[in-house]
Amino acid sequence: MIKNVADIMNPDMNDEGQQQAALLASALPFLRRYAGDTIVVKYGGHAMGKDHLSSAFGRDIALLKLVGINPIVVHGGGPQISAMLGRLEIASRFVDGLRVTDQAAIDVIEMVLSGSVNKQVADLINRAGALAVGISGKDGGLLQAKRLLHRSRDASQEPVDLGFVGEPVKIDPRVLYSLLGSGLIPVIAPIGVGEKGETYNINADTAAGAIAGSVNASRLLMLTDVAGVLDETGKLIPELTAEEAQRRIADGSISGGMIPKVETCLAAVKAGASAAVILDGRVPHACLLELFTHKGSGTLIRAS
Ligand SMILES: Nc1ncnc2c1ncn2[C@@H]1O[C@H](COP(=O)(O)OP(=O)(O)O)[C@@H](O)[C@H]1O
Ligand SMILES: CC(=O)N[C@@H](CCC(=O)OP(=O)(O)O)C(=O)O
Repeated sequence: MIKNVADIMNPDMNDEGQQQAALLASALPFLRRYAGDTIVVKYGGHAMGKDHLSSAFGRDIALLKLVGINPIVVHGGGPQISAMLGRLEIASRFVDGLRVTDQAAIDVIEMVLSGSVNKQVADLINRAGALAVGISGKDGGLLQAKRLLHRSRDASQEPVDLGFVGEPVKIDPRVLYSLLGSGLIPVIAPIGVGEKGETYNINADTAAGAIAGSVNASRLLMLTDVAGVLDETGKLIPELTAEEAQRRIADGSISGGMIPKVETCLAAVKAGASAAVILDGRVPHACLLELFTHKGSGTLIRAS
């Protein structure tokens, strides 16, 4: 197998075109490995910040599609929701990384996630030359949910009512297969629908994990705004086993928004995904680096 570009380059070769061709050729084993696979990419609200990074993200997803992989994007939008709630003078409160969501908040959250953020993410991909379709988890009954009874990690361990925060109970992937079958890229806002048609705010990491499980995704990539899972000294942990992850959540060195991310990765590998990776969305082309080079970055979550 070609290990790196140098293996296939003529030592005299300094022509830029030849170098580009060699780079493309070095991706061949990876292209073969993932051909026809479904890969779920969770695009976090914090990773959306900078224009050059978001357009690189759009190009990466378009490229995956054009080389025969089926990407499905599930996006967040936590900072964008907080900004809009702030403008409307509605306070945001979080318990273990989950936003407490009352009736006034859920209306705003649905508007922000299924409206502006969803369309912006689909647009990034469309502008890169592939065809993306933005939908909400309510469309086609994709993300069916019930009210989450959350057990807080603090001393009480009593169930906490977070309002209209949902947990997925059933995924109906038909709308996804229908889009994928037509050569389109689904872009999903993490809004769920309850039995009586009520709307639920679902953490985007949790939604991505549930969707990855329902379509037997081979990989789950979680793009965020840190290098990966960090230890107490701020150093990147390249690989994390289930036991170590649970210990770090219990001792508080994994906290806030990183908790649902790590828990989702654990559930995904347990359900059969070959790997789940938490990636630094601040690195341009993070998805391509992860999938098509030996230089995997971020934190890889393994089952054991
Ligand atoms: N051990 C840890 N390693 C890395 N980040 C952590 C850790 N514990 C808590 N975090 C926090 O989790 C955040 C990522 O979660 P979140 O803000 O929900 O991101 P996103 O919007 O990408 O889903 C980081 O920015 C960091 O503040
Ligand atoms: C229940 C809950 O916390 N929902 C999240 C949904 C958006 C999200 O998860 O966005 P990020 O991926 O950018 O964090 C929220 O209201 O912020």
